[in-house]
Amino acid sequence: MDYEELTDKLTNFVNNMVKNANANGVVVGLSGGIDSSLVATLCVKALGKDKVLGIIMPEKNSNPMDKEHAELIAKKLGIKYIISDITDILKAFGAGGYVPTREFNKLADGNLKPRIRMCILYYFANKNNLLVAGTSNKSEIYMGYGTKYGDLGSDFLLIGNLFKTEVRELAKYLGIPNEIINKAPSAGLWEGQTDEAELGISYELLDKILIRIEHNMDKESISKELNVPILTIDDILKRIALNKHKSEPLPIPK
Ligand SMILES: Nc1ncnc2c1ncn2[C@@H]1O[C@H](COP(=O)(O)OP(=O)(O)OC[C@H]2O[C@@H]([n+]3cccc(C(=O)O)c3)[C@H](O)[C@@H]2O)[C@@H](O)[C@H]1O
Ligand SMILES: Nc1ncnc2c1ncn2[C@@H]1O[C@H](COP(=O)(O)OP(=O)(O)OP(=O)(O)O)[C@@H](O)[C@H]1O
Ligand SMILES: [Mg+2]
Repeated sequence: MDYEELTDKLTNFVNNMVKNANANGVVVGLSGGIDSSLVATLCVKALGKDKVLGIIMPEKNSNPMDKEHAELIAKKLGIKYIISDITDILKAFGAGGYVPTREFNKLADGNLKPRIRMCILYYFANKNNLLVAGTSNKSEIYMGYGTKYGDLGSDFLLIGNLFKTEVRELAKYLGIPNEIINKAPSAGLWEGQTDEAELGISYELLDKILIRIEHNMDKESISKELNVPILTIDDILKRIALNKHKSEPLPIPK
């Protein structure tokens, strides 16, 4: 892939989004992970550092290294950033694991975190006339691997047409620090969570399968070509179908 041309395309896209919305710039949640670091980098390239606001939103169980990486990228880019710890908000919701009497529930309490972060991002978007830059990539969007109205809630998806493996290549090309590129992707919803363990497949293999599904290759041929069990491909196809609702307009009866 021609990464210079891709960078131009993506930066033009951001410029047009902001111009057409009459906005002052963008706000992005900085997790210290590769997706948000790449989105912030591209936005700064497009708009300049004064038009990008970073919000770092750890909670009491977050890995402290992630906050360090988020600050590292914000400082490297020279953008303004705000640290807003969401622990007290989780407590105010009575979230399991954050108030003494309730047990942590991965689905309900885990997803509350990205939903709270989305509210905070829109608060700053409203206040400063900014657009919320989403950070989901194509692999996540296909798999529905994101929280509905949480991290999936944003105004545009700048890297939504890039598979995770392409995100890694573009991040390398744009000089994002290796410690951010090389760590295991994680949503950080519970301790020890990683994308690849939860999805049950590496992004390397997942992307190879998704690319072939996108090109309408039948599952038998994919299985043969990549030497993976048909069951693995069936699981992925099932997951894509089950989660379609996350990336489609809301159903309205005619
Ligand atoms: N067919 C259907 N049509 C319309 N709506 C439907 C639906 N099926 C479920 N729903 C709704 O969707 C809800 C379930 O979706 P959701 O609340 O998103 O929950 P769910 O998909 O179960 O969980 C989110 C997943 O994304 C992962 N995640 C989250 C955040 C960030 C990242 C990351 O990579 O950083 C990953 C997380 O670890 C978990 O595996 C249901 O409670 C229901 O309200
Ligand atoms: N602690 C956090 N502070 C600010 N934003 C966060 C935080 N955790 C998650 N987010 C937001 O949610 C998005 C989704 O998380 P996700 O884990 O998919 O991406 P990432 O952390 O940027 O990359 P990686 O896949 O390498 O972990 C992040 O890109 C970021 O915008
Ligand atoms: Mg992450």
